[in-house]
Amino acid sequence: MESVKLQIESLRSQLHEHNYNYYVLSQPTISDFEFDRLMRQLMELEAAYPEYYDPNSPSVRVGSDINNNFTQVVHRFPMLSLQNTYSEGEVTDFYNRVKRTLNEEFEIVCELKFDGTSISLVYENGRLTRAVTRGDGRKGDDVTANARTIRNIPLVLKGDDVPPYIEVRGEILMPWSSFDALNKERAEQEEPLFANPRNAASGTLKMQDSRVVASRKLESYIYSMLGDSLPSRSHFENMTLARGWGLNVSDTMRKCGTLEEIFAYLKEWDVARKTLPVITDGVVLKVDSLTQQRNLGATSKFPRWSIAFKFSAEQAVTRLESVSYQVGRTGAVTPVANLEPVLLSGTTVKRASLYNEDAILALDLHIGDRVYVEKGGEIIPKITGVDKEARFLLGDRVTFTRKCPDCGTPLVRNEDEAAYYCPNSEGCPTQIKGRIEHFVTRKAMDITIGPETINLLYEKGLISDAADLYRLRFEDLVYLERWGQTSANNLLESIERSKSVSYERVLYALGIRFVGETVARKLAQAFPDIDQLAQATVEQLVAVDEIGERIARSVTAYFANTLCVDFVRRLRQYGLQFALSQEMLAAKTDKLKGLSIVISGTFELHSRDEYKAMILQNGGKNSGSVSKNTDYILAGENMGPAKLEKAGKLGVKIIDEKAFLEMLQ
Ligand SMILES: NC(=O)c1ccc[n+]([C@@H]2O[C@H](COP(=O)([O-])OP(=O)(O)OC[C@H]3O[C@@H](n4cnc5c(N)ncnc54)[C@H](O)[C@@H]3O)[C@@H](O)[C@H]2O)c1
Ligand SMILES: [Zn+2]
Repeated sequence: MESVKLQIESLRSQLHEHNYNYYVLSQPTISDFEFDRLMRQLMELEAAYPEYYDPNSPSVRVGSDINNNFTQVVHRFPMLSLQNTYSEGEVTDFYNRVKRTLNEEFEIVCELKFDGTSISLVYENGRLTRAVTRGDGRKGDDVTANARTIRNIPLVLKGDDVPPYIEVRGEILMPWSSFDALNKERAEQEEPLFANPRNAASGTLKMQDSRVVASRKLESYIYSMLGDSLPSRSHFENMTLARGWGLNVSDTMRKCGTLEEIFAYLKEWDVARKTLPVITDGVVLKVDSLTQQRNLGATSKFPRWSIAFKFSAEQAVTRLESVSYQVGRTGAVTPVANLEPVLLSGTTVKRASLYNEDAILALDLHIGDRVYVEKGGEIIPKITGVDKEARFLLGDRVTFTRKCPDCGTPLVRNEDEAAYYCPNSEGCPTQIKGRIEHFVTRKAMDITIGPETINLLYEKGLISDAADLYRLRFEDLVYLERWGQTSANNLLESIERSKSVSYERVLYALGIRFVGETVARKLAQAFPDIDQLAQATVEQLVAVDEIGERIARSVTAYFANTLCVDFVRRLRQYGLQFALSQEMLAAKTDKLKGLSIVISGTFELHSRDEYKAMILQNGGKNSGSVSKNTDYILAGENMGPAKLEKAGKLGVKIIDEKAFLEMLQ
């Protein structure tokens, strides 16, 4: 008995942990299939041993995505999860249960299950007033500012039959095209990749800077409507109307009268979904009539009138031949599994990602093992398990390498990080060449030179870092094997042209860890020349929007390193841009110098983010809360009563949009 209790507790704590990784961090460490298997195990044990019931068990509660950087809002109608199954038999069971309970005619609507993160959108008098995440089902995070940036979420609904108050629910997704572009950029930055579009979408929706959210190109798919005076008692009808109001309702949904029709839908869409621009992971079945839905009711976690049939991820079994390691330009070492080639979702897979040491240990991998490979939402296939029964001869246990595969230096692991690094950044050839390759990319200095040429010039001793490119002479190049006058001139011209590349791109090209394109742009705006940036303290850096501790420390570490400082000095000598251009500078003033301004409420002329940017551009400071140091409150409509009261007490001046804009004249 005792051991059952322990088993239940262990499953609960594992599931809580996985929920946290998935919903809050957007970084799951196990596959959904594995998660669902653990959950099912727990539910079976709980059903057999009801004496261990716990209202906090992950089996009775919705996994929470709440993040304290946002304001929480209580849902008017709770946001539940869905009962999940991978089995067709359970779809039949569901259908029969509904039939028995209702004991009357009913219809089932089949819809695709979009795999993103759920959102609730409230429209009052046709205007979007609030967007909230599912949270713990009872209350969620207010992400209205971010949701407003999503292209197909209308701010105003069109049509004269829109009820005065409606709530629609849907899924926020990152289309494959945006996902691939984002991961490509992250790979260039050697930042951890998003495992799939779902994690990318949920991570993005919870960002603090709406401009970054806007740039990530999310999309919404609406699948339900709630409210006190809905236009119809049919879910399908309501969705059709919603589409007419401008909401993005997928036209893949279908009304089905029989089980045969339901199975035909499942069969059709298991294949057809692969051509959609967004990720789906199953089909959701819903009883169409809202009255019948109400009669069927809900548990604390799921409605009883709906079930989700999930498609299993495609899997293959193959043999692990070896594990190799790659070093990147930042020194991060990543393990790669080399597999006996196997066909998976139409492509031959030879390699799989192993992420890091913890992932390898969790799998308990041995060379020669038969392993399961999956290609779910991920671009790079991954190993999800080992067939331990098939181990006749146990090969060597896979342990993470302790030495750099390139230069042999012992690796180091930073606290709080799963990755290992080669610390020999100045002498490790792969890192050196990697940094030069990054320096010349299109988004950085845009010099037309490929990795082979970089390798050749490095081997010949002509360049030992990116600054040496600017020292290259015609005579150095023209005599190289297979080179001639044209190729030599082309390269020199391209190098020369790069001298006019703007400051923010030069900052990006330097390859400071964690300083990607967007961060470089923000840094350039906040510190208009390199001297100001080099002198900035961690405190000054984190005061800039979206710049966190991790980035700030990386920047200060860069400028504390004499080798880096010397590199910058040489580039400067060669004439690269290390200050914002005149036009960019002209937009900056110090009209608000020394003033601390709080923004509150909603505005008509510009968005909050635009006002925030204007304050910074003009030398002011934007702070989040009213204190005795606040000089002004820039107040729009619906300014919070708490702020108003505090401002009154402290005697802070309140100005409106027009007065603020006049200050900048
Ligand atoms: N890998 C992990 O560590 C981990 C951790 C936690 C959860 N998970 C996965 O998440 C699942 C649980 O997550 P969940 O509670 O969000 O459930 P879910 O994602 O399985 O299903 C419910 C959600 O489906 C969405 N949905 C998409 N299309 C829909 C449609 N047409 N109609 C209605 N809803 C639609 C809604 O947002 C709804 O909240 C688990 O089954 C598991 O697969 C994985
Ligand atoms: Zn090395």
